[in-house]
Amino acid sequence: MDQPTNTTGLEQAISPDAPLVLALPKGRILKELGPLLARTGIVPAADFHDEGSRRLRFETNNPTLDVVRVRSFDVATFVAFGAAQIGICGADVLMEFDYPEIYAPLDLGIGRCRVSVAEPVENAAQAAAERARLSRVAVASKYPNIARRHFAARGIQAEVVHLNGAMELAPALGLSNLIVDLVQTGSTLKANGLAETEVIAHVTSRLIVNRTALKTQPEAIGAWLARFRAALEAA
Ligand SMILES: Nc1ncnc2c1ncn2[C@@H]1O[C@H](COP(=O)(O)OP(=O)(O)OP(=O)(O)O)[C@@H](O)[C@H]1O
Ligand SMILES: O=P(O)(O)OC[C@H]1O[C@H](OP(=O)(O)OP(=O)(O)O)[C@H](O)[C@@H]1O
Repeated sequence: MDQPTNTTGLEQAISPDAPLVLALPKGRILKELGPLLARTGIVPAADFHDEGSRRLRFETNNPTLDVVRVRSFDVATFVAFGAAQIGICGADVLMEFDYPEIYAPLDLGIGRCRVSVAEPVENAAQAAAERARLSRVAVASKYPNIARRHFAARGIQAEVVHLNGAMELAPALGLSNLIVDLVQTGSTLKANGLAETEVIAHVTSRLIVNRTALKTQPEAIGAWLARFRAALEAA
């Protein structure tokens, strides 16, 4: 896996007076984030909420902060490499990448779900006992590292089929024995004949910061952390 470094020299292209960049995930977390963002006093330019807008970077009502709108998985990468100093993403994404450059000081209490193992309902009852006798399983997942680590800890080698969505189809179509995916209400699993057999981790969204940026700009970043903390306490 690529690891972030601060030795590319690219950061010299960015003025020290440039606004801080807050990376926000488009999609479901952004919808839940609205009230919290409002309580922090961050108001992005009007077209930020316009899904038809092709713009990706937006100024805010505060000239020292811009926001960028990226995919949830990419928030962690933008922050780990210092392209954004602050971000918001699910703990699932942090677990998957395990970037040492990311510090995740605040649990925002939104985007609540879990990363779980699921398998066809007809196998689920005997699945755990049977799997204990297996040395390999085929797993479809958007989370190859989480899946491999989870099964490796049980002495099972996981061959991961990396999908970006619709993994619920994989067992019935012979692509895998089981899946590792996010579950909230369980309705997606149920609609596809699957049952949740193990919870790997409980997930909420986190405020994340780049550790180097926090060392070099402690006042500016610390002030935004304090604003998010106060906004959470006011909820
Ligand atoms: N069903 C769910 N309930 C609650 N939170 C969820 C659920 N599914 C995903 N999340 C959280 O939201 C984050 C983004 O979800 P997801 O990966 O489905 O992206 P998306 O909003 O569909 O956008 P995209 O896949 O296009 O980047 C996940 O990383 C997870 O933390
Ligand atoms: O337990 P549930 O409440 O049914 O939620 C679980 C579903 O939510 C997520 O998908 P999402 O709706 O984000 O679709 P996508 O990942 O395919 O875009 C996840 O990948 C599951 O498919």
